[in-house]
Amino acid sequence: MSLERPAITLTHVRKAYANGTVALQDMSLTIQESQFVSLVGPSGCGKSTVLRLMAGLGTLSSGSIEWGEHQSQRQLAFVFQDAALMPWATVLDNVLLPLKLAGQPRSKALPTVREALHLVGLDRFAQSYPRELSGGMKMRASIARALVTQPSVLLMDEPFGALDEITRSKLNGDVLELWSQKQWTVVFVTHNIYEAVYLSNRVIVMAARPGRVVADIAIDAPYPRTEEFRTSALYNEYCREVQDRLSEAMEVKQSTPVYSQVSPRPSI
Ligand SMILES: Nc1ncnc2c1ncn2[C@@H]1O[C@H](COP(=O)(O)OP(=O)(O)OP(=O)(O)O)[C@@H](O)[C@H]1O
Repeated sequence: MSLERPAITLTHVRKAYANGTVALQDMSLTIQESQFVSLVGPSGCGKSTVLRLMAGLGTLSSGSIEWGEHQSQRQLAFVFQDAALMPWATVLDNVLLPLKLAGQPRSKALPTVREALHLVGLDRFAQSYPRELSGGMKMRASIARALVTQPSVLLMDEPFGALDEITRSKLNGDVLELWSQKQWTVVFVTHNIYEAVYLSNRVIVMAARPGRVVADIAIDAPYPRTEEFRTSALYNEYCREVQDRLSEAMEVKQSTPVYSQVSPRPSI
């Protein structure tokens, strides 16, 4: 797996919204192909704005976003916290939607849809309706819908934020497995430092007002990341480092340790 070729490069990006809010100020960041990069930071620091700008949803006030030689904005898929499924359509038809919109005949699209459903473990639920699915299954359907477009870049905006801890942890493992198979470049927004450290080979810590990068932490631990990794000293050290940098970013010093695996996982 190459970690050397730039996939997306942000250079001195500034984003001010029409109401004057400066969401991002002088943000520079290079994401390499096949990296799994998480963005963490306090509410309002511009994480979603970064993803939206990468996706071409909105204009930069200044600076630039460039795509590497082998990846392009056309090859990206976006997964949101809200699975945003059409309630009147079956899981199969929901997952088929991007291909239908791209003009593919149903008969040609169906094998791709079935493969995506298989990859996320929803084969048996193709004919179910969203109301019949759990929160985790809805999110799997949403990921399958992203998969059918065969993206090389996956932008994920707090995809598991609304899920319980056990479901989140299972989906974390599944996403890592898909990532290792597909070699996507992933940019993942989360409020959960444990999730960020578990998944990523890089965690970018941002601060707010204005939104900017304050730390770029390499998570130098091998994949596959097993359950043992979650209880290892190395994992806890990385979580502590990210937490410390976040506390600095939020100008709130933690007075008590929050790293125990038995305590609730902190969110920001
Ligand atoms: N369309 C908009 N118009 C005006 N201001 C906006 C708009 N979208 C976002 N903002 C502001 O820009 C800043 C960054 O917002 P953004 O949603 O990118 O932050 P975030 O880090 O993703 O927040 P959260 O973690 O709460 O989702 C915030 O101050 C927000 O209020």
